[in-house]
Amino acid sequence: MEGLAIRASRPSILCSLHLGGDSQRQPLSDGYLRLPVSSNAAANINLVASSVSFHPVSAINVSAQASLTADVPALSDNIVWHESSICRCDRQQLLQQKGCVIWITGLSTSGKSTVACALSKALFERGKLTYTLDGDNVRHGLNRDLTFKAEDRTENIRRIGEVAKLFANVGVICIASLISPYRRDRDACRSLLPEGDFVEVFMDVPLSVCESRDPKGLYRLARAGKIKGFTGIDDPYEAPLNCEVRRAEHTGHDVSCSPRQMAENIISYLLDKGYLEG
Ligand SMILES: Nc1ncnc2c1ncn2[C@@H]1O[C@H](COP(=O)(O)OS(=O)(=O)O)[C@@H](OP(=O)(O)O)[C@H]1O
Ligand SMILES: Nc1ncnc2c1ncn2[C@@H]1O[C@H](COP(=O)(O)OP(=O)(O)O)[C@@H](O)[C@H]1O
Repeated sequence: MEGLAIRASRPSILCSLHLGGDSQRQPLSDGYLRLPVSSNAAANINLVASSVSFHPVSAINVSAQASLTADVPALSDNIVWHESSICRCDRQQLLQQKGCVIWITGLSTSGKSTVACALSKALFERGKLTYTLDGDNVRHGLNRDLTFKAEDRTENIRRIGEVAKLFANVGVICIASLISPYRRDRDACRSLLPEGDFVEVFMDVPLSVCESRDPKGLYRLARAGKIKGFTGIDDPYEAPLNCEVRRAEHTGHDVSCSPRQMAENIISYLLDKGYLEG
């Protein structure tokens, strides 16, 4: 095939390819980004790596002249990626499952933690290894320095995305359960992982239902103006446009399902995609 192959030090990044004004997203797998373009055209290609996971590309091998630039600051020229003698596929074989991230997003009290709990229990009963990163819990430790300002929420999500990626690389089914109100932040976490390994689950529960639950009394405080910037009240929530699994609960229509049923829906998805085998 006529084209251009660029070798990079990271196994999986997404790049935007700007070619004659067009922009495409290109997954980088097995260490190569392959571009189906003629070598003449390739002379003028400018590649912009646009993933937050992007580290300096240390090895570039182009069949024609092209430039590769990162739009995030390089950490250091002296950092080299170390390969391990045991790879992800060995660990997955051992565990008889494939690592992935189940990202549960939704308003406060939409039932994220309840579904996360039901899912980890149901998978445990099937002999599958999971680990749950719950927004509330992670904010007690790793993310204890972060507030609920937009930039701190972004950092909260970025860190949890990076940790979830490590778990997925171990071969664990990592369940991340946090409001993650911004589409851009969730998409950034998706782009850290190989295609298919990020399963976005949307707890599509109306604000009125969430507010009527209010087990911690936070909505009441937010309505009273005692908590500022509460998601759904005076802070935004951007619903996913293309999630893999959705839990819809619309009052007046019988489309809701129990946390247990929701967990089974996610498990069906994982079975269908082969994540529950080695
Ligand atoms: N201002 C504001 N907005 C939203 N939520 C708030 C806020 N202040 C505190 N809390 C409590 O913090 C929990 C959400 O933390 P997350 O880490 O999931 O939030 S985020 O993803 O960074 O937006 C959330 O827990 P859940 O109810 O489990 O979602 C709330 O209990
Ligand atoms: N499907 C459901 N129907 C009714 N109540 C639910 C449902 N799912 C969760 N709850 C209740 O709603 C409250 C919030 O659930 P939780 O899982 O903590 O939500 P989140 O993690 O999104 O804040 C809890 O009291 C929980 O028992």
